[in-house]
Amino acid sequence: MTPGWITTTLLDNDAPGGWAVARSREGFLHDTNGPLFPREWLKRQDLPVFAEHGIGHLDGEPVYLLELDSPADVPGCSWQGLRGFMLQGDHTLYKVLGYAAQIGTWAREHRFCGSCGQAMVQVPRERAMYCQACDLRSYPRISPSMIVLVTRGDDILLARSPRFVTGVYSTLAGFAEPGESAEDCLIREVREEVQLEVKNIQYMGSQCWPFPHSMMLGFHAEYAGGDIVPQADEIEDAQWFNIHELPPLPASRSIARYLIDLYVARRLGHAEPVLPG
Ligand SMILES: NC(=O)C1=CN([C@@H]2O[C@H](COP(=O)(O)OP(=O)(O)OC[C@H]3O[C@@H](n4cnc5c(N)ncnc54)[C@H](O)[C@@H]3O)[C@@H](O)[C@H]2O)C=CC1
Ligand SMILES: [Mg+2]
Ligand SMILES: [Zn+2]
Repeated sequence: MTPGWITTTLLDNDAPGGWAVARSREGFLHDTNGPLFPREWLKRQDLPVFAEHGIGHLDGEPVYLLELDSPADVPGCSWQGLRGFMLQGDHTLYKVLGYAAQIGTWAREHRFCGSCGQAMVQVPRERAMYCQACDLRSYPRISPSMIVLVTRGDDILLARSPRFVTGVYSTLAGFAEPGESAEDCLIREVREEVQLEVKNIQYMGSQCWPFPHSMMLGFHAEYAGGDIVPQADEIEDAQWFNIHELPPLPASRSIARYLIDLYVARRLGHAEPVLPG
């Protein structure tokens, strides 16, 4: 048995046994034991199964995803969105669900060829969809996003999007565009969102962010010039905050929070946090 969670290319859907998770537009099905159910039991529950995907092994046991057409009622069970599992509970289970969500979404969105519109087929032994008519292969999409903590001594730059929970401020972030390096993207995002210039850009680590398919690349940068001008519509407010007087911050498992906590820990000589992958 290999402990922990290991994703897999494909599993045999006709093989019996293993664990299964069920996903609908309401999130993942769970009961008091969590979101993993014995697969044979789950498949007997008269669920509107749209597709089944083998996704990996948890402590050596195969895990499948049942994608549902609608959120069915299962006695003793309820539905919870992926964010809820990210915010609390077992981190390994959240990784299982995050992968399941990305594969489920990708497979659902790639049933037809984006080039010619024909039905696509699953490639054997590879996580890819294939169009026989035009020889196009589609792989799961990942969208690289830069996230950066900009600092000026004991002050750190944090901003609010109108989408955030009331009062919460976070680091700046944005999606890479075609033609950009990670650094180009970061410099553009900081200019667009607050009209500041940065220097001494340093890569700090990355995090899978399955909402719906981001890959967060985390950086630290120092302030180099300019006055804060928040971008209309995108940024509700942006300010320099002293590390001793921080506002409500993002969820503890997010890379945004890690970048902030790491900087504060280093400034104050405290133990450094660990980035959850
Ligand atoms: N894990 C973490 O700590 C954090 C993660 N994030 C994530 O980073 C990502 C980017 O952050 P935002 O500030 O929202 O991005 P952003 O500053 O680029 O603005 C979002 C806009 O980008 C466009 N967009 C949406 N999907 C796109 C894609 N795949 N490629 C290119 N453009 C796209 C849309 O117009 C959208 O309104 C989001 O997925 C967000 O959830 C953001 C902050 C913290
Ligand atoms: Mg942004
Ligand atoms: Zn095609």
